[in-house]
Amino acid sequence: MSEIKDYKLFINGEWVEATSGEQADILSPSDESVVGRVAMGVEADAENALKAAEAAQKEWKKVPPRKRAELMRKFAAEIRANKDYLSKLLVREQGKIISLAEIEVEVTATFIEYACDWARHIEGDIMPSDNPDEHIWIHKIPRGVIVAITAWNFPLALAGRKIGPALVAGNSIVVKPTQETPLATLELGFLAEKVGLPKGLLNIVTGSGRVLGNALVENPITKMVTMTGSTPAGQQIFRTAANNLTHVQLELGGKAPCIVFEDADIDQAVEGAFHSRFDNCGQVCTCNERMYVHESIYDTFMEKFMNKVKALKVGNPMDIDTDMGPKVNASELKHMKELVAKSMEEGAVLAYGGKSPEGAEFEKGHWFEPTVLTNVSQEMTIVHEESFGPILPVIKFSDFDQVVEYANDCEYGLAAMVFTKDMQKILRCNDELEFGEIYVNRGHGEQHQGFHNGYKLSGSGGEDGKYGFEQYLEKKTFYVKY
Ligand SMILES: NC(=O)C1=CN([C@@H]2O[C@H](COP(=O)(O)OP(=O)(O)OC[C@H]3O[C@@H](n4cnc5c(N)ncnc54)[C@H](OP(=O)(O)O)[C@@H]3O)[C@@H](O)[C@H]2O)C=CC1
Ligand SMILES: O=C(O)[C@@H](O)[C@@H]1OC[C@H](O)[C@H]1O
Repeated sequence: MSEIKDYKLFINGEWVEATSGEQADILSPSDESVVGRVAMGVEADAENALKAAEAAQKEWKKVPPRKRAELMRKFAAEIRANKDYLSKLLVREQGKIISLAEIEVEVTATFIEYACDWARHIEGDIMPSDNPDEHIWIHKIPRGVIVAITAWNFPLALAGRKIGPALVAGNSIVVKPTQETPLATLELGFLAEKVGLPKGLLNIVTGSGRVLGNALVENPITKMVTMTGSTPAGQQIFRTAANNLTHVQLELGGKAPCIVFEDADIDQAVEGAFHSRFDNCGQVCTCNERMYVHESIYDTFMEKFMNKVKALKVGNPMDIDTDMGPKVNASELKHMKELVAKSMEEGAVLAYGGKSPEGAEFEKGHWFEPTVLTNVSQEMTIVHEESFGPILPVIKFSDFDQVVEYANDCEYGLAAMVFTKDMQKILRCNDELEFGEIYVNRGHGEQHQGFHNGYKLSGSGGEDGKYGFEQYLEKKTFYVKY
């Protein structure tokens, strides 16, 4: 697969040039070659896409939810039928290993199928009024036009996570994928045409967040913005959306602690901590960003853990023997190197990695070794700043209250992992850890029926499950006197 496709904007069921007439190259993280070209949409294109979505939603909301779900299941099936093409495209644009790219395509389909299961459970309320001869009816109705803005780490899955519930709930949607990895998401436009999604129901526009993304957010046609990405961008979107008091759902940065207590199953903890850091080259919002190991098991745990780190194979993400591909771009790679340098200045010890691997295959691209830092103290930068890459600081701790204090000493509150067999500790972690998603005795990995919910600067609103689906619905209350 080496074709270089030029993609236009997908608006109202048609592929159209951006009004700017400009394009942008999409580069491979593995060798910096051009893997595709996209149109650079601007404000006028945002208006066109939103108007198309507004028109389509007026008809779509009248379609019975079960019928909406039937069509969306066909869309999900078409995504799955194109797994080979889409997964290879994800490897080319994002650099994740092929096995994970295949999982991402599957998860995109299952996000949509999970939303379809809610079609016949859009339930309101009927209750008696305090007034005689009066009922109160609370209806659940679609919001209207949804804007979805996605990040580069799982671009296709993040799009499916939002398209599914938005459309099953009776809304229409304009998706703006990140400029880093827009290609697989754009392919959804062809699949939408193939299954016969009504024109204007799904629109996919590419362009910068600062220009196109901002125009989508600030437009009064937009009735909800669902965004996945960094905290600074999410905060800017929150401020812009305030102008119209538009409903906003934000899934942002994280700095997940992974706590290994003295009574943990060591092998279980090693496995969970390891894959939770190095999956997708550490580019997962729920990644193990800082590890706390009880002093009594530290040496045993670290010996096993480091053996796995040293065995990890960095290389061509299309090679099935590869465990980890490159970082997505040059600025992310630069951030890795800066974080390691800063950590060493502050007194950390480089136990492994810390630089780009050597060899002809690594001369191009944005490669970085799995990196472990020891002799780390709580006040160091690496313990607080999200790396979103394969760098793991390790801290010894001595007692429960100390490690809970360390874990909560953080401006983020998305995910946390704890390993212990002690029910008292598990329940106290539930009571005292300030994170929206806690994994006990396993590594990270959300389920669709859960609730992906960030506290503090990790987000607002939450996504997935019953509570995520509900966000795509508005309430309308009737007082009916008879
Ligand atoms: N909580 C979660 O589930 C997840 C969180 N993340 C977080 O995302 C970050 C990495 O992803 P990354 O793509 O770099 O995040 P960014 O915040 O840079 O970008 C995310 C999306 O927002 C767009 N955007 C940026 N600024 C604005 C704006 N002012 N108005 C409208 N849209 C805007 C971007 O457009 P463009 O870049 O194209 O210009 C992109 O499509 C990390 O911090 C990570 O923690 C990532 C995945 C999941
Ligand atoms: O956004 C993330 O990084 C995670 O929520 C990730 O995205 C899609 C996968 O299903 C999640 O693990």
